[in-house]
Amino acid sequence: MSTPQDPSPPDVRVDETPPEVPAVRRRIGSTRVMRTHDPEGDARKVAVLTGALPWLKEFHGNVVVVKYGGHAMVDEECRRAFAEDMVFLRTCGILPVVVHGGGPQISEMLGRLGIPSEFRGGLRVTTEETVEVVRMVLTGRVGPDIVGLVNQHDPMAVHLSGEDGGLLTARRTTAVVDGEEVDVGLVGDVIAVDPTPVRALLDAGHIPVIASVAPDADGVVHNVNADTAAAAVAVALGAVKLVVLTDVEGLYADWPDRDSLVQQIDAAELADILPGLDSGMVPKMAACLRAVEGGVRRATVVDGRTPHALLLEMFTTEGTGTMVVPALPGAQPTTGEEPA
Ligand SMILES: Nc1ncnc2c1ncn2[C@@H]1O[C@H](COP(=O)(O)OP(=O)(O)O)[C@@H](O)[C@H]1O
Ligand SMILES: CC(=O)N[C@@H](CCC(=O)OP(=O)(O)O)C(=O)O
Repeated sequence: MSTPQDPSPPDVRVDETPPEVPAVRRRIGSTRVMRTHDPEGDARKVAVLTGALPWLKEFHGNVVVVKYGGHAMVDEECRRAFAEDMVFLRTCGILPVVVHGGGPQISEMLGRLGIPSEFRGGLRVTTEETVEVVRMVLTGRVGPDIVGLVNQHDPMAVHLSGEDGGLLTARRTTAVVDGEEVDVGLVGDVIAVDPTPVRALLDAGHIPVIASVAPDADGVVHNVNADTAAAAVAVALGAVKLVVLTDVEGLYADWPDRDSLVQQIDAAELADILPGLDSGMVPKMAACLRAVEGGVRRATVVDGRTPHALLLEMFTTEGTGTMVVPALPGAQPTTGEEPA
């Protein structure tokens, strides 16, 4: 259990979700009245607020990279909650950097243009024609939509792509399918990050929102998986945390067995199971691994279909989703039980 007196937040997750707080307030005309005093409810609210204090201290002044996946952007309530969360973090003195995807939105546009979508090992098979659509959808629609939502609260968000200011440099990569390397066309891995443009935006009080397209050393634009881009950005910025918002509760050790949700896993264990994961999860978990191996203290996969899942993840001891931590000697993955 964490208290504000703790010097630092605990390393492992514990379940201590408080019960629902009953509604006790109502209005008569313009006058607000309370039916009854609710000391228990008030105590719970105070516990939530004070419980957040060690986490606020941990994250204050530090970069947190948030990967916002296309599947997590579909529901309007969740989109608004996401925008609120970004403004909440920035207002608390935390430095959120958003790296966004838009896979379903790209597929939809390709479909409208009569171009089929094909994925190998979790990566989109990308032709010259495809990369133009990817660039158009991410930098022309998905990115500006996110910026618009955040800026309805406070004009903090600024969009940029991996092409801007030399931010990302890509190198053509392959997918791995059944242990074999497979050509997927103009798909890039990130081989260099120049954080200067992002740092400049952060220093000016902005929330950078980054699209995952990047030129290679010859200026040829590549389609980069957004999880991969987020991990590279998190490492380059020295982020304390990477949060990946997706459309599933976290990593299931035995997918799709819903009783096998992994609460916490260390980098060594993740590296072991990575080759056996289903394709959608491969770039995501590889990105979490890359982040923690690159010095990011925590990488977490969170269900973006739950409004404010990000706040729950960041400011409560029990958190949500699956947390990847640096290699702990002798540790086993945790599936719902508190480690001894
Ligand atoms: N072991 C697993 N644990 C959780 N989800 C998995 C697993 N294996 C495959 N998946 C699938 O991966 C999907 C997430 O990947 P993806 O659709 O690429 O997400 P995003 O669009 O957020 O990047 C989940 O919705 C789920 O269907
Ligand atoms: C190479 C590759 O697969 N690129 C992804 C880029 C967008 C992305 O990653 O979007 P999500 O985060 O929503 O999945 C794609 O073309 O779909």
